[in-house]
Amino acid sequence: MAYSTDHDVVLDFPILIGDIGGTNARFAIVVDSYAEPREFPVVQTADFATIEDAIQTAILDQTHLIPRSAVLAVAGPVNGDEIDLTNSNWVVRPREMMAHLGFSDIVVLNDFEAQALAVVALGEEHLEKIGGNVAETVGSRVVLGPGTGLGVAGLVHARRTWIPVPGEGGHMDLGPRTARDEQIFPHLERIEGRVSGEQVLCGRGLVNLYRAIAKADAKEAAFSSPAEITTAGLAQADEIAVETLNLFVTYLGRVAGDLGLVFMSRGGVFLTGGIAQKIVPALKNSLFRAAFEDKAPHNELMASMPVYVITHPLAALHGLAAYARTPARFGVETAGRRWRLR
Ligand SMILES: Nc1ncnc2c1ncn2[C@@H]1O[C@H](COP(=O)(O)OP(=O)(O)OP(=O)(O)O)[C@@H](O)[C@H]1O
Repeated sequence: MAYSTDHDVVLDFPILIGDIGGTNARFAIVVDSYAEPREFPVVQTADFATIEDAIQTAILDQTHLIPRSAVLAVAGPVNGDEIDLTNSNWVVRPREMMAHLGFSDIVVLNDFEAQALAVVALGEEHLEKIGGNVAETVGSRVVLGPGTGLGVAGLVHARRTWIPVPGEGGHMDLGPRTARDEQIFPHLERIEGRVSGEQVLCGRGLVNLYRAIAKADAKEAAFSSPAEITTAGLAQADEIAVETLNLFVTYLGRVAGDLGLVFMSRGGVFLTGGIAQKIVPALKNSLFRAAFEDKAPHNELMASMPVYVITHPLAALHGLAAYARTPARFGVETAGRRWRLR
């Protein structure tokens, strides 16, 4: 078995594609260059001990299709032959998967690299615009998504190729800015003494923020799940949940604005993942955009920068399908790794 880093990737159909998050794994099989991928029900990562079990039971045992290649996007850095998933117990071992599941090629990408590919592949009908001017067609872009964690990737256009720039930007520091922040931040749960973006801007982070607000005001915290908090916040049914949601979109605006500055994202800042889709009305209130644009001396630049919520429920899979069909259109060699049996 040879490890290959060649960039002239051509994959043999049918191709299994998979978006492996911390909570959910979504799979489909791309049959050829034209047909819609065959989709399968969402798999909960906690329901299977290993990714191989999940693929065998939930996909291969359910179809007569025999995938020859696999393109998998995983939540975590893609290094070496054993790829740990940051927020789950699964470990991706491509060599073992090839031996046990019969693939001759496996490409593994970072999950936000796949989200970045989706930004190129999705039509406008799958985007909800949150202010700003018209996006520049080949302007740089950035994708960030609060989900089980906080994923981030850039996307740049060079030499007629879209190149995702994966990273771990969700772990950058997040600091207090207003007097209210100063009251709440001391009560946030930290990671080794630090409040990172991901400590607040993800499912767990919503609960962290909600509890910190309750503590700061010496009130009782009635909710314990992210969905309860956003539901009560959107319905204006609970004072602490309303403030949690307001601060969540404010902090998301700050971080999204910082990333827009880093990548000079004249092509747009894209919010993806399960949570953004569920809180679109809150993202459309003025707080998100105000925090996004509050970047002196660059307020004017930021006011022109478009932001979109990706509303496609399976965006990363869509990006992976586009890559599986025409790998040459995308330069995923920055972080994608390929294993092949030939
Ligand atoms: N209605 C809701 N409001 C807020 N958070 C929610 C809601 N429903 C689910 N969540 C939270 O969203 C997170 C899952 O996000 P997502 O659906 O993007 O999963 P994922 O793909 O596994 O995430 P990741 O790729 O970051 O690991 C969980 O923390 C869950 O508690």
